[in-house]
Amino acid sequence: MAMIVEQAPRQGKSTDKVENVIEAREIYKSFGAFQVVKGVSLEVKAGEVFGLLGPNGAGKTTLISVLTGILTPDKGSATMCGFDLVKDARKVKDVISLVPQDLTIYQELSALENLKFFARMYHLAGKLAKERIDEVLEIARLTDVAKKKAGTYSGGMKRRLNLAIGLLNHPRLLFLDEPTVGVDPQSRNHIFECIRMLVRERNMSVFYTTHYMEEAQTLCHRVAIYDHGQIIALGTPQELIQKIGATRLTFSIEALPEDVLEQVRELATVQQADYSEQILTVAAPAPYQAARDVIGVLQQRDVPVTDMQTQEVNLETVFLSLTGKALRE
Ligand SMILES: Nc1ncnc2c1ncn2[C@@H]1O[C@H](COP(=O)(O)OP(=O)(O)OP(=O)(O)O)[C@@H](O)[C@H]1O
Repeated sequence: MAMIVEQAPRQGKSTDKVENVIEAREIYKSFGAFQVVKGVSLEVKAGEVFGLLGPNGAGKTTLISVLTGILTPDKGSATMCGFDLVKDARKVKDVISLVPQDLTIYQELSALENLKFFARMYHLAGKLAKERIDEVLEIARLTDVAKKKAGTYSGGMKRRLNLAIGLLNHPRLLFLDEPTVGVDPQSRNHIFECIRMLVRERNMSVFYTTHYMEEAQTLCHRVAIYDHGQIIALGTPQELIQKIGATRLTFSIEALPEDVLEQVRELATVQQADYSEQILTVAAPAPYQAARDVIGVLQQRDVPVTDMQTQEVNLETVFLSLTGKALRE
């Protein structure tokens, strides 16, 4: 006779054990007739810093607002640390935190008073509240100025206080919406250090929006390039750079006849060539050979070159090659 083994009731998923801290499927969001998020699906792994890189107005804040439950999606679904955004909204709130683009701090209150206020909002009290407040002040390096009014802080210090508030509830998953806008380089580096430390030591996951490609490239394990509410490429910075797989060479040329440009384009070593504002830009997988061949054509056609440079391929170049426009237009 087969033995029936009674299974222990499921305790609910442990947020430490889920492989993906975000699983979003086909998210859509419109404001009236204006569709801002257009079918976004993505996964963020535990312990990962995931970057959403896109220009101003791409819809980054709108997507983050949907993923944190501030806005309801028109269509689509998502789980945060294994909890359904809608059905388990309460549990989602316990495991995530959002540091919004706009400062949430009270300027008339000190950092300490701000943190006490937000600790109450997180239902933290007594010894635990004090411990958490001391801890986040330390992380944000604001301990020494904790009793000064936030209104007297520099832009960078205010951002760090904004971040400290977001860390009070020990989130498993932290959403940071353009946290370095208007921040001095020192505070910016400090914010980066904090993120790296929290990921390393607490296995925290971060969803990070930015329009600065340097940030996405240096801080994020994987990056989604996002434009007009859609992800147009996703991968590690290295994978994205390899996608366009070519170094850029630029030649300063006062006037380049169209037929010479065509001749450059026909070179076997040249992947792409464009001429605008007196600059000939050449994309080439083997830059040294391409430079030799392009200079050969220009010399043969008596076209003088005043300067030649190689351009490092970075996420800005990737964005440009995918969308035909600069990130900061
Ligand atoms: N509540 C709203 N009602 C109407 N339109 C909105 C609303 N919120 C945002 N939008 C519009 O949606 C578009 C995307 O805005 P969103 O703030 O999500 O972009 P973003 O990528 O975060 O840009 P930024 O970096 O400038 O904040 C913009 O054109 C914006 O004007």
